Amino acid sequence: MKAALTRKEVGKHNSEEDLWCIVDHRVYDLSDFLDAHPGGNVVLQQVAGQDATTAFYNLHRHEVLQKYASLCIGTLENETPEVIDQQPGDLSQVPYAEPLWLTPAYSSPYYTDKHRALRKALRTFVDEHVTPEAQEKEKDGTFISQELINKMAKENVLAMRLGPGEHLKGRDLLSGTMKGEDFDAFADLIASQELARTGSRGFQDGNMAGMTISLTAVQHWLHNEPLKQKLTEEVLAGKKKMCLAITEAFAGSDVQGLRTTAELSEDGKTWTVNGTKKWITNGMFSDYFVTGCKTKKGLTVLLIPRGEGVETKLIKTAYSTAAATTYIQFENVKVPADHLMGEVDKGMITIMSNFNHERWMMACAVIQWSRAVLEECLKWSHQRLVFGKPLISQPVIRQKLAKMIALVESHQAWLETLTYQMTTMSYAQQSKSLGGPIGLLKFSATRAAHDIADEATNIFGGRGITQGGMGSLVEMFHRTYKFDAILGGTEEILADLGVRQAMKNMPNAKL
Ligand code: HEM
Repeated sequence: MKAALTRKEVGKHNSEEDLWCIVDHRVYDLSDFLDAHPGGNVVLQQVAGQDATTAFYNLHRHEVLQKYASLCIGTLENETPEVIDQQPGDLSQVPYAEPLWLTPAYSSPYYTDKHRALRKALRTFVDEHVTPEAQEKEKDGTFISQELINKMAKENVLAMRLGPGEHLKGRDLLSGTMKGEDFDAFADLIASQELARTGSRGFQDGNMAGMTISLTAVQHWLHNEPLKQKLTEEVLAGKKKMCLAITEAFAGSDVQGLRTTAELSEDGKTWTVNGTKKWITNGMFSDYFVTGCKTKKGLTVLLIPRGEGVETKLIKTAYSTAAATTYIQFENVKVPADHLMGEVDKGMITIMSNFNHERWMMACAVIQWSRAVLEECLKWSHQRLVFGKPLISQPVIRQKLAKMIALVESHQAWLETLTYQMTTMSYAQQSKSLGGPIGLLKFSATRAAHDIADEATNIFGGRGITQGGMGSLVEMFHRTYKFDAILGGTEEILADLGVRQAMKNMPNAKL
């Protein structure tokens, strides 16, 4: 039990050797912290013995107090701390910080109590286990730990990441929170958005994103049933890792231009693969590569195990190397014929239908990031004082916030409408009817992210361009939202795809 202290008593501890101050009705003894304080000792001496709440929140995130809780020696008598101490799994109480279905007073036709329970359990899991490692790895650039992979495997978080399907049958998700059979497209949306809450964009991809976009293709397109079963078991148990290897230095969104070749031996038993791949997420630590290859009359997708002739090199990009972004060389790599996925020369269909879930997941995540940045801006514009007034009292700031709210809410609503279609359509129907709309959603969500990153950086000023501290999330979003605008198909390609698909059904309508 910490002491109940009075303001008068705090006032007596006002020297360099004996320095107390008050932040949010709590008393901190900073005498031994003066020299260690990243902001220096002078500023602390200026508030010795005083209430420094306003000054503190003008310069620090609340989590600084959580981290340095050991400096707190008591609370003021008859006073109660007012700032919300967010605990693992908690919903934010900031307006628009949560989607409407999670906001008191609103309802939604899409979500059930099971979805709500899943959201809570996943957020607790992410807050407790994923975020601490994510933030560390984002900084030091090293790859995800086997320990975290094992935890996600045990709770079947890895299995959830593929979306609904056979692979979830009989699995118990997050210690009984949901049955695998009940995991639908809205549960998938929840998983995609909750896992994007770590505030670490590079690690977010380093966290098995390669698996989420390649094991899905294995589920639908690998003919070799025993291999499919074995691989699915091993990968979902965290024992093996895999990634999707499509893009090359020669070809990105123009997939037809791939130059990695695959040639089938005369006896029809072995493929020989030669070529390179670039920007392959998780390639550095993958055991299998779902690879797009050029064959005689088109493209062919092969499942290539790591082995002789496969070389991987780390690429440095704008986000952390924790994503394990890779350059791959295949030199005379021998691949058994039964590692074929889909049909020979018809790999374009395999690649394109697999893109739908990837693009939809990216839209989920970038909309969640946009919302997190909006929350940061709402908090900051209340706590930051400029010209003696909170930032929020400036109409120009309220205009920016209104624009951000409108962009976030409209994209979440569009996302939910498309997600509902996914609950009613088969994989084949989705491949046919949702490619265009999902492409347009991702295109528009990343255009919105562009505007949100821009406005948020201006609201945060110098802090918005500084790594760490108050503006850390905004700085990261501004530096990394382009990954969502480029990976999985660029904005231009997706916008064009959306319109071209719609035009396929254009009737002979006249003005
Ligand atoms: C419990 C008391 C405090 C703790 C534990 C603390 C801790 C920290 C930490 C960890 C930082 C690094 C930046 C960050 O992570 O946000 C920092 C920066 C700073 N602190 Fe404190 N601090 C305390 C109180 C204060 C007070 C009362 C003042 C001023 C009146 C102050 C002034 C500053 C300044 C000027 C910086 C540099 C900010 C910047 O670079 O933008 N600190 N503090």
